[in-house]
Amino acid sequence: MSMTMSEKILAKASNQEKVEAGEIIMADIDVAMIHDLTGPLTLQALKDINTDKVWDSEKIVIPFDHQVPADTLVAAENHQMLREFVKEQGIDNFYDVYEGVCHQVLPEKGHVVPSDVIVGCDSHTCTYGALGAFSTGIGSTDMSMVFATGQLWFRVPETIQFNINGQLKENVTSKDVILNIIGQVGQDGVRYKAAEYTGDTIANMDVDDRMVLSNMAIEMGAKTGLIEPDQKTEAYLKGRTNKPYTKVSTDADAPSLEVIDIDVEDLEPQVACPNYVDNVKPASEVEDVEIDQIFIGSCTNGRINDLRQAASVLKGNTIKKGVRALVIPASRTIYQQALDEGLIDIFVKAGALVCNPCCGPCLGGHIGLIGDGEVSLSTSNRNFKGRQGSPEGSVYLSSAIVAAESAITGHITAPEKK
Ligand SMILES: CC(C)[C@H](C(=O)O)[C@@H](O)C(=O)O
Ligand code: SF4
Repeated sequence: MSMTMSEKILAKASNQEKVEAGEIIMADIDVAMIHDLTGPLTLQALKDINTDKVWDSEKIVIPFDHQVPADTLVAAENHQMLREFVKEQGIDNFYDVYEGVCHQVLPEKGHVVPSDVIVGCDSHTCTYGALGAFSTGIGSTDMSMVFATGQLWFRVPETIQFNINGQLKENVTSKDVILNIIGQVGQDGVRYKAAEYTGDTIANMDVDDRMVLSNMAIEMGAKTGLIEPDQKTEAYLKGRTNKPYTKVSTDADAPSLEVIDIDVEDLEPQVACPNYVDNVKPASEVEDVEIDQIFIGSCTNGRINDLRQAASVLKGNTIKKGVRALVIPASRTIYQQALDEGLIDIFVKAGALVCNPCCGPCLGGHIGLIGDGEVSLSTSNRNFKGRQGSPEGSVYLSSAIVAAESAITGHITAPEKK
């Protein structure tokens, strides 16, 4: 029978020949992730079900990223609690405060391979779909069941495949592609379905850029955001992991498949305006918006490509007086790479503040918050009311190129047409 990628992966994970969209299945979990914010809740839930030992310590990954280094006593105590848990359970895949944002660290350190079923206590766990894994965010109570049994139930999702074609213009990135798609389908346009990205635009993108698309699948309600593994996937995995894996693809005649064609040939840089991710406009239409802060970073756009793009804009330029520019590499490895390539030097000379790898102001709980009436232009993925601090502040979302251009001028700025 013809099946989608999701159906094939979930069939294998539930030891069946075939599954169909709508079916409820019990899947074996390959990787389970908790971090410093959601981990403590999972440990509490695990206590509530009287479980002392996790099902498989090798399949659990714990990065600290949201509040690192600890900025409050509560955060410090949560970190302590999790460090003790890691010791007591013999969890080797533990990344303390210095390693980076979970959704960069897991792929980077080789924990993600195609056709894995991965769950994480974080909504952007869908990022790993870029490597062909069925990965999704779950709550901490569900995670306690995974920790106890190694399994979780799923409703097999239908699939919406975005068939994306066309050559992107020079200053247009995968962030612009996904913002444009979300603007078209809306924030619940793919609710509880699997998003899939195919087409020649995707084939030409490297894995870092593909992760931006998969990362933001949740912003249109999708359960996961899959990309069929290819040679670029294999090149990314090489040297990172020895885990065996299988590759699957979607059959064109799978009954639960819907295809939406997207042409990006003429796409311009995009911006999501407050307070919804689907309130998307071309950057050129919101150039009158003055900004107080830019944030280049997060699990969406804190990767080396983003830092290179931002540095090429900022090189030899100065950040406008009155604008705070925060640059936060998504991981220690990326930080090191940016240092080696001279990018950090460019940022510091331009007047940016380079912070340690972490989520930063992305969810408004740690560093770099904005106050009443302030405007942030951010390369992250959410601009809900209050997301980066004050509910009276506003958050716009863009690529690193638009953010860097805007840091120089002090207002949202579309890069020059090339
Ligand atoms: C803290 C965590 C539960 C949350 C999420 O699940 O997404 C955060 O990472 C976010 O981006 O809002
Ligand atoms: S960078 Fe932002 S979106 Fe990503 S995990 Fe951290 S808080 Fe969530």
